[in-house]
Amino acid sequence: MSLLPVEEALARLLAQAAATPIGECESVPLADADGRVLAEALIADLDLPPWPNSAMDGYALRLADCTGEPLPVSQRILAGQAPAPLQPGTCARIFTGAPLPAGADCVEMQENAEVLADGRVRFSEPLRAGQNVRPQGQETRAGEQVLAAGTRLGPVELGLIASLGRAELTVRRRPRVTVLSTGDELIEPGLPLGPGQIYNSNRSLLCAWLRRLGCTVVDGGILADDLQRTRDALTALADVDLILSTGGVSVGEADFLGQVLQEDGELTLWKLAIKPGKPLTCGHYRGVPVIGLPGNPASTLVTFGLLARPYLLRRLGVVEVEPLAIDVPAGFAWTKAGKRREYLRARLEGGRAVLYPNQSSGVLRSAAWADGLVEVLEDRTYAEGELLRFIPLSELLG
Ligand SMILES: Nc1nc2c(c(=O)[nH]1)N[C@H]1C(S)=C(S)[C@@H](COP(=O)(O)OP(=O)(O)OC[C@H]3O[C@@H](n4cnc5c(N)ncnc54)[C@H](O)[C@@H]3O)O[C@H]1N2
Ligand code: MOO
Repeated sequence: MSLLPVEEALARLLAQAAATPIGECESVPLADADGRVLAEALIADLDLPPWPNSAMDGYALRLADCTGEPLPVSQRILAGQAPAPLQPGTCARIFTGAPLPAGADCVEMQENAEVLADGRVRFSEPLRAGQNVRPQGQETRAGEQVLAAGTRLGPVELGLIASLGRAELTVRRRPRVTVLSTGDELIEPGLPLGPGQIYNSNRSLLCAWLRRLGCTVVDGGILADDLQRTRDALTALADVDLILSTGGVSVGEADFLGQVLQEDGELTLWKLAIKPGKPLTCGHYRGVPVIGLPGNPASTLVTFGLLARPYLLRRLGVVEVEPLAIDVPAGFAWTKAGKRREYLRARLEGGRAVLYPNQSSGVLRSAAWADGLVEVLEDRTYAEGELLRFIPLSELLG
C-alpha cells in the first residue's frame, strides 16, 4: 500500500476544514481577545496619527522663517494639548508626540538648537521640510483595512486595535474539542503506576496546546478498551466541534474507537509518508469530525502540529495556517534515504541543525530538548552543510 504524501494529507484535511467552518461569532472585550480569530476585517475609522505631531523634543518652526536670525518662542506645546497656529516669524517649544501647530512644517531637536540669553533660539544646522514630523495618517488612513478577517490575534494585533480606539471585537467562537486517550496501559499522573502501565502524556500535551489555540477543551479522559463503554463515551460528546483521539490507530486488535466510528459515522485509515506519525485516522461520529493521532508521544506532537493544528485553524477561517520555516544547514549527514518524510527534533547550534541523539517516536524528551523540527525529505540523502527546512517549535506551539 503506497503512503499518502504529507502535502496530500494536509490538502485533504484543509478541504474538510473549509467545508465545516466554525462560523458562529461573538463579541469580546479587547482585553479578552488574545488568541482569538477576527471574524470581520478591521477597518480604521480614524487616521493614525490623527494629526501631524512631533517625533522629537525640540522646536517647531516654518522653514521659510529660518533666515539665520534667532527666532522667539511664541508657545509651548506638550503632548495632549491643542496648539494655536504658529505665529509667523516665531518657533514653538514642542515635545515628542505633541500636535504640530498649523503653519509649522518642521521640528528641530533641542540638541541642535541654542537658546540665547534673551530666550530666542538659534538654529544653525540645515533644516528640511517635514523633518521630525510624523504626518497625519502615516500609519493608517480612515477607511483602510488594517487587519483581514481570519487574523489570529496576539499582543501586536491587540496593540494595533487599541491604537484605533476599539474596545470590542467580533471573533469566531471558541472551538470545542474533546481529547480522548485510548489504551488500557494508560494511567493519569499522580496515581501509582501498576504493572504494564504508563502515564498518559498525550492528554496533557494536547489539552495545553489546544487551549493555546483558543479552543475550549472538553476532556474525554481515557477511553476504556471496551466496546459499550466507548459507545457511551462518544454519545456523551454530541456538542463538540472535533473529537481528537490518540492511540489505537495502527493495526492493533483492541480498536474500539474505530469500530464505533464504523457503526455510527465514518472511519478512514491513512498511512502517511511521515515519520513519526504514519497511522492517522480521519472520520466522523454522527457528523462530528474525528481525527485520530498515533499514540507515540512524538508522533502525536508531529501530527498535531503539522496536520491537526492547521486543520483547526482553517475551520476558524484562518488563512495562514502553516508555520513559518527557515532553511538551515544540516549539522549532520543523512546517509540513508527513507520512504517517509522525517521530522527530526533538532536544535540550532552555531547556525546549524543538530539532532537529538534518540529520534524514537516514543521519546518526547527529544522535543523538550529541541528548538524545532528539521524536515528530511523522502527518498533522499543529505551531506553535512546542505540546507534543510527547519520549523521552529515556537511557530507550532502557539
Ligand atoms: N504491525 C505494525 N505495528 C505498528 C505499526 C505498523 O504499521 N504495523 N505502526 C507503528 C507506528 S509508526 C506507530 S506511530 C504506532 C501507532 O500506534 P497507535 O496509534 O495505534 O497507538 P498505540 O498502539 O495505542 O500506542 C503507541 C505507543 O504510544 C503509547 N501511547 C499511546 N497513548 C499514549 C498516551 N496518551 N500517552 C503516552 N503514551 C501513549 C503506547 O503505550 C504505545 O507505546 O504503531 C506502531 N505499530
Ligand atoms: O509513525 Mo510512528 O509515529 O513512526 O512511530
